[in-house]
Order: sequence, then structure tokens, then C-alpha cells
Amino acid sequence: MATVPSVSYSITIRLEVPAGGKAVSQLTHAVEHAGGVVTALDVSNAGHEKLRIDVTCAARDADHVQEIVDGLSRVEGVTIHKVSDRTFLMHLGGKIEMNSKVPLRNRDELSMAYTPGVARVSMAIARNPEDARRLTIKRNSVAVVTDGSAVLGLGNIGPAAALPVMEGKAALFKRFAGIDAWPICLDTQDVDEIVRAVQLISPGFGGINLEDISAPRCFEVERRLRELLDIPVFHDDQHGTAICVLAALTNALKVVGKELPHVRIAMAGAGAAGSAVLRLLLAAGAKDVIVCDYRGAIHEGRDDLDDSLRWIAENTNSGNYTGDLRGALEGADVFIGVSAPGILTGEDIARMADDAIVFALANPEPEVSPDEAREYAAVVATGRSDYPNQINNVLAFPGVFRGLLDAQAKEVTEEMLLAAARALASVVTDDELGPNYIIPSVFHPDVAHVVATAVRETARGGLPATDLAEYRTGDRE
Ligand SMILES: NC(=O)c1ccc[n+]([C@@H]2O[C@H](COP(=O)([O-])OP(=O)(O)OC[C@H]3O[C@@H](n4cnc5c(N)ncnc54)[C@H](O)[C@@H]3O)[C@@H](O)[C@H]2O)c1
Ligand SMILES: O=C(O)C[C@H](O)C(=O)O
Repeated sequence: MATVPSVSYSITIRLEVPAGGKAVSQLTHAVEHAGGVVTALDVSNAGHEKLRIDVTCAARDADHVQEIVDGLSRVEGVTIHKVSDRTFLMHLGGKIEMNSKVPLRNRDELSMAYTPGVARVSMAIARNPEDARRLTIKRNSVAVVTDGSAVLGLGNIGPAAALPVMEGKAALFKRFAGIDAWPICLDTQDVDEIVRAVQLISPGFGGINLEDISAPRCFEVERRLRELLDIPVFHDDQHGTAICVLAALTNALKVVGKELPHVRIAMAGAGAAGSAVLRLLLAAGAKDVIVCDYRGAIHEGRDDLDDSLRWIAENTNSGNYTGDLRGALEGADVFIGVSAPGILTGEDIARMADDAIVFALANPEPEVSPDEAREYAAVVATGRSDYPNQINNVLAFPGVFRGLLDAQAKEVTEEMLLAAARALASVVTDDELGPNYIIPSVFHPDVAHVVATAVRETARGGLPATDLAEYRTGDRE
């Protein structure tokens, strides 16, 4: 449960007050007294006797909304009319739509955009399939595919309930990278069926973004699709997270004056996010990592290792540590959590090395309270927008796909992920860098462009060893 009012619980309360009395001035006080935050107060109708007012405020949760409404109804002369949840209002009818780019004003235009004119274009593509990228939406389209099995922190809620999240993702693709992304919610959680379904729809897309498919099935779905398809397949929960974590860690290490190959890293979480974060950290030069899951450290002696955990056991934990996460934190320079809420306390962080770095990324509640962690660690990041250093995949996936589409890439490589992470880190300049600014805001105007450039150039055969600063705002063509 949230402890502070949040815009995700933003409500508008329509009410009436007597025109002449003191009620108006008491409205804000009543909301604040109930612990809410007023964000707008609009008079929507003014009569001689009554004023109709829309009070918009942020609340903590549904019970808190009721407390605020009760508080307002106790103000003398107030009549409550309607309480609207603005988040739900925003979702009425869905968040995205399709638009035609061509005018269809007369028979002439109709005959070109559709039959008979379109037939010549179809035949051109039939003769030369590569023309699909030039003459259709394929060049700018991404399928956002889920089976609804691991949606945000909500778990296995199924394909229909996943749709608002996938629509949101599509909206972010458009907002940050101009990409037309389509939510595809599959009514199956069978790996063979998912793979087949994606294979069958793939001709219309320039890339596939897998989303919220639970581990370990997500690993097999991705591996098989990468083998089958001639367009890039990217599982955002894995690789988007990995890019953001590596970028943030690159900058956090600069803040504390340590280097990746020399730090001891303790990780919590070996699922979709954790396993991909680990692989990218190792590819970037990390050498000393212990990964823990809900059973403790992952080591070769465990009897429950599937393919993914076995790979982790074979490539980390060279000292064969067999204890729990708390023990793994002893003397560690870096903690990266992509696991579960509230599993650590400030005291656990106190046992880490001096100038510790803590990334507690479980959403919506981090592994350790950021306030407690900040007492002992030099740099703290979370997935939350109400603390500094928010690590969220939206920093990566729009730029990654922009770069992939622009390069007409057929695959995603580790080199591209590393280039994207370097590029994202580079958006924070040395002058700006500090414990509370290791990763740019999602609204920083350079993020998607810089990441896209790095991915595109890598896909085209290697980014020259130049400073990515040249791609920042002001230096663009
Ligand atoms: N901030 C971000 O950008 C970001 C990105 C991706 C994932 N996440 C968060 O990371 C978490 C994991 O996501 P996922 O998709 O990898 O989930 P997942 O279910 O695939 O993996 C969860 C992992 O956490 C481990 N775990 C559970 N309880 C644990 C405990 N007490 N101690 C140690 N490990 C424990 C599990 O064993 C498993 O390995 C979620 O909370 C998710 O919201 C955040
Ligand atoms: O996709 C996101 O932005 C959320 C993150 O992947 C999460 O699982 O919490």
C-alpha cells in the first residue's frame, strides 16, 4: 500500500457549495486534513446561489479516497455529486488508436490507397519481399506480445487484463520513439503456441517486443523466436532492464571511484530481469558476482538448477558461497535487487563495503526502503518515480527499437545492448553526475535519440570509437 498520495490515485470530486459562504475556502483544507493533495480546483458552473466545483486531488488508495470524500462532505453546505477516478477515465475506450496517413477524399485517392491501385504495390512486394519495408508499415511497426503471465508486479492475470499495460507500452513507443507498436495479447501460455503465433504474425512487423511473459518460459520463447525470425526479438523485462542497470551502474561506479572488474556484486533475483542483468554485467567486465534467489545463493551444488540457473552457477560465485543474501552482502560493493519487496533492512546495507551502491529495483516496493538504504550507501536507485535515480525500462526500449528499425536489423546482439547501455550512461555529463543523478529522466530529450544512434550504428557494423556526446541535443543534424 502506498504511504504517500500518488497521481496514480488521482480523483476528481464534483460538488456544489453555496455561492456566498465560506465553503470554497474550506475545500482545500478539508482535503489536506484528510491527508490528500489538491492538484486543481475548477469552478465548472457559477450560479447566484450555488457554485459547481471540480476538486482534483491525489490520494493514497481507495480507502483514502473515501476518507477524503467523507471529509469534504462534512464541510457545511457541500453536496457531493460524483467522484471520478482519473486513471480509469483515462482508460475509457483504450489509450491508443490507428490513424490513416493518407487522405481518402475522393474516388481517385481511394483507387490509389486501395483497389485497384494497391494491387500493383502488392505485386511489387510479391516479386521483391524486401520492398515491404519501403512500401508498408513494417518498417516502423513493433508487436508488443504477451501471454499475461507476469504482468508488472501483478502476476498471472491473463491476456485481457494485460491489455491496458500493453496499450501503455505502445503509447510509450510512440511518444518516445515515434514507433507504431501494436498490443498482441495471446490467449495461451503454452510455449509452442506462443512461438507459433508470433511466427505467424511476424511478416507485418519490423521487430518483436516480448513483454511480461514469466520466467523460465520467457527464455525458451525468446531463444526459439530468435532462431526462427528474420526480425529482432527483444524481451524488454530482460534486456531493457539489463541496459538500464548497466548504464546506471556505470555512472554510480564513477561517483564512488570504483571499477566494474574490481567490485563485488551481490544480486537478488535470478528471474527474467536478474538473469539478463547478470549476463550483461559479465559481458561488460564484471568478475565477482554472487546471485541469490528465494532459496539463497546460486551455486553448482544446488539440486534445483534449471538451464538458466545452471548457467548462473557456472559463471558466478567462484568462491562457491552457499549462504543467504544477507551473508552475500557482507563486504559487497554493489547490491542489485530485481526480486521481491522488503527483504532487506538498513542494517543489512550497513554490512556492505564503504561507498556501497544499492539498486533496489523491485516494483512497486523495493527490496529495502530507499530511506534506510541511503543512511548507509553512497548511491541508491529504485524503480520508483518518487525518489531520485529511477531505473525504468522506458529509458531503453524506445531508443533500442528505433535504432533496430532504422538499421533494418535482423537480430539483437549483446554488442548492441552494451552500446545502448554506454549511450544511456553518456546522457549524464560529468558535470551533472552525482549520487542523486546517475541516470537521466525518461523525459530527458536526448535519451531515445542517443540510444537509437548507438544501436543503429552498432547494427550497421560498429560504432566508431567516438564520444557519444556528439549525439546530444544541439549536435544533431
Ligand atoms: N525497476 C525496473 O526497471 C525493473 C525492471 C524489471 C523488473 N523489475 C522488478 O524486479 C522484480 C523481479 O522481476 P522479474 O521479472 O525478474 O521476476 P521473476 O519472477 O522472473 O524473478 C523473481 C526472482 O526473484 C527471486 N526472489 C523472490 N524472493 C526472493 C527473496 N526473498 N530473496 C532473493 N530472491 C528472491 C526469485 O527466486 C526469482 O529468481 C519485480 O519486482 C519487478 O517489478 C524492476
Ligand atoms: O516494464 C516496466 O517498466 C516495469 C518493470 O519491467 C517491472 O517488471 O517492474
